[in-house]
Amino acid sequence: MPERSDAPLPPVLLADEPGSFPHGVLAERHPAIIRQVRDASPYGPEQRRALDTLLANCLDGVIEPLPADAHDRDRWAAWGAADHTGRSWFDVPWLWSESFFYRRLLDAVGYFAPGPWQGIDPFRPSKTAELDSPETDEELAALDALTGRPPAEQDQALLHGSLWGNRADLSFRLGATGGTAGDGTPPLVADDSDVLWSLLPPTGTATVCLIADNAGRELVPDLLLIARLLTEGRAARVLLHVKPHPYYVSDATHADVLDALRRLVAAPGAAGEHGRVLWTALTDGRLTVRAHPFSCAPLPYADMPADLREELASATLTILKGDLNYRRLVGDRRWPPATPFTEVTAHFPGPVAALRTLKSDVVTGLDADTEAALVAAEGQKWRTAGTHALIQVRP
Ligand SMILES: O=P(O)(O)OC[C@@]1(O)O[C@H](CO)[C@@H](O)[C@@H]1O
Repeated sequence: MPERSDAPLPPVLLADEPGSFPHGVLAERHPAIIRQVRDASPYGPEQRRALDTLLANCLDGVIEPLPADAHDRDRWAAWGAADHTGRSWFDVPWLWSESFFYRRLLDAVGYFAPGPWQGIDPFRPSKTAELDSPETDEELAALDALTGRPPAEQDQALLHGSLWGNRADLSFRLGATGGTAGDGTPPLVADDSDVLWSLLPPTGTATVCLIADNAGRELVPDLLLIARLLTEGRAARVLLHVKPHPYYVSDATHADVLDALRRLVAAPGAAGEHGRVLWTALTDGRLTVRAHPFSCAPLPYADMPADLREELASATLTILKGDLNYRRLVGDRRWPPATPFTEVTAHFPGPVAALRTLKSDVVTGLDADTEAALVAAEGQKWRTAGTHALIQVRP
């Protein structure tokens, strides 16, 4: 790894370059999300008009201020709204425009306004379809095969289930690395899982924060990992951070935690046992769900507020799930991939682990040989295809 450098920071990612991944998200993915939301629920004329207006606005318009009476107008002001209002969605930091898009989408469907659509998650139809799918049944049934295996193997399988669940492709791998990707490159481009386990010995004393990402087939294995940590005494207490409102389509809210938990408790075999462990832990306070407003902030974790910083500082380990949390952890910049992970996460208030499949350009902490092999095999596709993953830890 290179030594810490004093070189200027690479620029923050914008979405202003046609053909780039961020540009595609704003120009193609966001319109598709609006259409999907429009078709998935019987919204009335008012909500449909608002969705159409948002569609036109985010392609050709400029960022508009939140309504004067919006409950969170001050919060967005503190998060930089004045700097970006009046500018094209494509010309402001990509992280900011994506986050604000979801905020505006919730406005359009009446999520925050008093009325019949208040509090109705526009993404719930796809979340529940995923949770109810036969694939989820198969994945839960696969847990039974782990019973009786050596404890370290079970730990690693649950860790990998949570990791690859971020691809919404939950597989309880019995091996540590799981073979190779289709092109011969390793699926894991960095693997600090030994360090992770060394931070959580089975002494029954650790506090773990797990900052969740997606609901459904990612949250289920996250919950199974939590159950395993509690059962094995690798965690005495777990704080599960979810989003305070729907975000990035499938991000988990408290309602999604309850849906996933009920799914587990109702399952036969080992999955049901894990579900009951979690249910009991919630009732006796060893597992707590948090929904901090900063979880939906358009900002990196380096800018987290004091109360959240204090909570994470007191954790033995914070585990951040997913691609967006990774972008927020290291900073949403086009880092040279060999930039040390420990350097870009030095701001974090305590030991931190990232479990993430690679679904955007941002990456750090790769060794030069790994990067060279990935580029030789795939060009730059490995950064965004979701076929590779990483486990990175800063003790
Ligand atoms: O955080 P997650 O669920 O792993 O990924 C979120 C994500 O798909 O959304 C963004 C595009 O909207 C990308 O940065 C990122 O890949």
